[in-house]
Amino acid sequence: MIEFQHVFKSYGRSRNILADINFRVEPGEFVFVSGPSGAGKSTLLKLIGGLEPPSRGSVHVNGHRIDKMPGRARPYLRRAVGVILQDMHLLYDRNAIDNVLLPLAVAGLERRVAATRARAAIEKVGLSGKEDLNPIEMSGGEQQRLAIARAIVNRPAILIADEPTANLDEESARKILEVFRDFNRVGVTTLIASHDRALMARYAGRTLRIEAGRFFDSAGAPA
Ligand SMILES: Nc1ncnc2c1ncn2[C@@H]1O[C@H](COP(=O)(O)OP(=O)(O)OP(=O)(O)O)[C@@H](O)[C@H]1O
Repeated sequence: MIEFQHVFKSYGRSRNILADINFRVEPGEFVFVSGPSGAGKSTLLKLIGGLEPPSRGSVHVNGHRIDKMPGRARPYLRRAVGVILQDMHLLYDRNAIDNVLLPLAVAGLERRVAATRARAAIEKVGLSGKEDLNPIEMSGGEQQRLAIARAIVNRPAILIADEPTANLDEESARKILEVFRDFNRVGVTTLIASHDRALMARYAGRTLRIEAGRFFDSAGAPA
């Protein structure tokens, strides 16, 4: 569950990027976050992942009020929310499987168990056989899938992705969306920021739209 109550966000002394945002996403939902460039889509996702604090208001994730979370509780969020940011942050000094192993090492998992899990994650995103490649040797779509494998390897309840189909051709974009749908089908709450209207229309579902400081929820007003 994700719940925003009267959330405002500005950076420093700038204008509000988000103003009085209220919505609730139930477990297992598949939601697009849409709006023009600079509208605040990334900012909204960062608030859910605890990567930015709101300026005002409350953000709840799985029953935890995360805007008030002390630093030591952050590892909770790291497990609960898988994050795929726009520039993927893959490491190019190691191969694909080591990129996926990284969050498991941080979580302190034993190496053999971690290796099994990392291989399973790589298989789920359709990259079996590419474990030993350096990400630099992979196509844009494959790198995006690798970033998804790394985000889901800790089995998060929530997956957030910022423009995961940007710079991809239509066919690769469709495949990436299918990967997200597969995780959503097994219960992972999924939020995807996009400004690709055609793509969103094809996967018609709930959309949270931010435009010129205004917020529209296709599911209607919050409860
Ligand atoms: N760390 C930051 N410090 C200052 N301003 C920021 C910061 N991050 C974002 N902004 C500003 O906040 C506004 C919203 O940015 P955000 O990245 O959330 O938009 P977006 O809808 O995701 O855009 P895009 O589609 O281009 O990625 C922009 O004006 C941006 O310049």
